[in-house]
Amino acid sequence: MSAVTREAVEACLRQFTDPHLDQDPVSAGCLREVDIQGGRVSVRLELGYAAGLFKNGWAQMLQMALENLDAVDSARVQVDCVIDSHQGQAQVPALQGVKNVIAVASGKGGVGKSTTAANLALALAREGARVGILDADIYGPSQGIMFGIAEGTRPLVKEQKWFVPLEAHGVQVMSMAFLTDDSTPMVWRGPMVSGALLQLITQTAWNELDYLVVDMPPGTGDIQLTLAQKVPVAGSVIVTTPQDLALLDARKGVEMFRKVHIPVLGVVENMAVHICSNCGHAEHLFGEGGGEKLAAQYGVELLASLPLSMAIRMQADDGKPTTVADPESQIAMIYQELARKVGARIAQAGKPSMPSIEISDD
Ligand SMILES: Nc1ncnc2c1ncn2[C@@H]1O[C@H](COP(=O)(O)OP(=O)(O)OP(=O)(O)O)[C@@H](O)[C@H]1O
Repeated sequence: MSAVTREAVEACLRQFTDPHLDQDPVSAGCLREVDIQGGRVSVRLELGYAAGLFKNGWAQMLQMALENLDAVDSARVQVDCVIDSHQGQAQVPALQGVKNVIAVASGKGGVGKSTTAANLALALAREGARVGILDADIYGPSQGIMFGIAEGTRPLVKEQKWFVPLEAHGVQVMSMAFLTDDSTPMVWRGPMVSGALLQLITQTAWNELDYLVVDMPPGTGDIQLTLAQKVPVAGSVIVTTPQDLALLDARKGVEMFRKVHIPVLGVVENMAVHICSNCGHAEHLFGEGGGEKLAAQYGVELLASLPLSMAIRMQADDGKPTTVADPESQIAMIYQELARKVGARIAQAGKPSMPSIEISDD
C-alpha cells in the first residue's frame, strides 16, 4: 500500500467548499498543519471567522473524507477560529479594545436595521466571538429594549473618562439612551450628533472585542458620512426591504460606504417573505428577488433573507431577540448563517494587521 502524502491530503480537502468562504479550505488558506505518521493523519485548519456552531461538523466531515483515503488508517481534523483585526480606511486610528467594527446601515428608517443588528451581534456571540453593540441610532435608540436592559440603567464610569458598557445576553452594549433621559432634547443637529457619537464610541471601555456591531442612524446624510470617515470600519452590512423605494435608498448606502473605502460586505433583505402561520405557504409581499437584483447590480452579496415574522418583532420587543429567545428555530439559523458569512467576508476583505504564521511539518 502506498504511503499517505501531503498532496493526497490537500487534494482530498480541496473537494470540499467552506459554505461561508465559498472556497475550499486549502485555497482559502485555512490549512495550518498537516502531520502524517504512517497511516495516521492529523490536520489543523484555522478559520478567520467565528464559527462555533459550524466547526465541529466541518471537522467531522473532512475527517471522514480523509479516513476514506487509501492508506489512511485514522484521521484527526481540528478546526480553530482565529479572528484577526481588519479595517477598511487606512488613515483612521484603530479603536482600543476592538478588533473589527461592523456598521449596520440602511438607506431609510423602519426596514428592520436595529433588529438585524441586535440579532447579528447575538449570533456572532453564539458562534463564540467576543461582541459589543453600539446603538448609534440616536433618533430612535432601541438596543436597550431589545437587550432587555431596564430603563434608567446607567453605565459605570472608569477613571473619570471611560464608560463601562452594560452587558446583556453575553454582549457588551452601549447606547446614547443610557446617558440621556426623557427630558434631554434629541433635536440635536448633525455635527453635534456625530461629535457625541464619536465620543461615545471612542470613550467606551470595550473589553477585548472581536466584533463591535454599530447600529447606524438610518439614511445616508452627514452623520452617517462622518461616522463612516472617522470610525475604523471593517465592513458594512446594508439592510433593506424589497420595496423599490427602499432599494433605491439602499443603493445610496452602498455608494456612501464605497466612497469612504469601507467594504460593503453585502445586503440583508428583511421582511421579504410572509410565511402563513396556518399553512406554511411563503408569499413574496413586494415581489421576488429585489435584494438579489440590488446585490447583482452593485456586485455585493445577498447575505441573508429574513421573513416578515411576528416572532422576530415580539421577541425583540420583549428584550430577547430571536437568536436568544428561540435559538433552534429556522429564523435563528438564518441569523447564525448571516453572522458566519459576515465574519468570513471581513476575514477575506481586509488584510490582517499582523502577518499570520504558518506551521507545517514540511
Ligand atoms: N423580519 C421582521 N418581521 C417582522 N417585524 C420586524 C422584522 N424586522 C423588524 N421588524 C419590526 O419592525 C419594526 C422596525 O424595526 P427596526 O426598529 O429594527 O427598524 P430600523 O430600520 O432600525 O428603524 P429605525 O432606524 O427607524 O429605528 C420593529 O417593530 C421591529 O420589531
